[in-house]
Amino acid sequence: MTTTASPVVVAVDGPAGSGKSSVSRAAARELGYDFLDTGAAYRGLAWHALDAGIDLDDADAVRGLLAAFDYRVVPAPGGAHVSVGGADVTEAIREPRVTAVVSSVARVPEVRVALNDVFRRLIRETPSPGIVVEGRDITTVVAPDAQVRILLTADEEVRIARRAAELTPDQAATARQLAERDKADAKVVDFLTAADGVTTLDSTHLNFAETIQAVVDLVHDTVGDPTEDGGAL
Ligand SMILES: Nc1ncnc2c1ncn2[C@@H]1O[C@H](COP(=O)(O)OP(=O)(O)O)[C@@H](O)[C@H]1O
Ligand SMILES: Nc1ccn([C@@H]2O[C@H](COP(=O)(O)OP(=O)(O)O)[C@@H](O)[C@H]2O)c(=O)n1
Repeated sequence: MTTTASPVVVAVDGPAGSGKSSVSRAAARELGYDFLDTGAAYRGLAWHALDAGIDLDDADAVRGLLAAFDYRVVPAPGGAHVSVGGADVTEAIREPRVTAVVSSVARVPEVRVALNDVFRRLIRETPSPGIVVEGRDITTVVAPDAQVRILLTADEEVRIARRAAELTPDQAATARQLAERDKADAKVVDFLTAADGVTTLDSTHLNFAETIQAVVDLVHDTVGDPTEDGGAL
């Protein structure tokens, strides 16, 4: 038996608060797959830009950070840790000051090309039989040949309510920020309509467990369920 087969790639895109990272992480665990949160790398670069004190609107200055951008994902039992230049930024990249500027680095084309190379390497090098990769342009740009391609959506009010429940007591501010970030991001990549061959999964009326199950079912329908007779063992 050979173990050198390419990993099964499950690509998940969608707007902020649709459940991409939490659902993808849980589905990956259930499938025994690896998990890659591509937004964390964009956040890592935004953190790095703030740390370096550069003007986020200066695309040349942002481009200038790429050559020395040392981004690492270190697997850990409670969830992967991410580091930039040796500093553990797992928590820091979730801070509102980073969220507020991440779209500015994500809109620079050279940033996207450089990070896409990193993502494709991480996908290739996964030691797992599969990997769930989530972001905005995974189904269309990073891994258009993924075996399973999902656009995870939910109505905006529901996404805002989910985000507000976890983040901040100021629902109005959360709503404004989420809508503004989606608007800025949507100018760069279209993650609001499913490309050809991409399955739309609308979680507006699904609870968390039901959404995870829908992803797992889609994977099993496509690549088989190894726990069933005749599965790919
Ligand atoms: N189907 C669902 N039902 C209820 N809550 C959900 C559902 N999907 C995700 N959530 C919750 O919504 C919040 C936002 O999810 P998250 O994974 O951070 O979204 P994204 O990565 O798309 O921004 C999290 O608190 C998550 O637990
Ligand atoms: N594949 C990706 C992933 C994230 N991003 C950018 O990175 C930011 C943070 O992504 P994220 O997935 O952590 O954001 P949330 O949807 O979890 O709030 C997004 O707002 C985009 O600007 C991107 O441009 N392309």
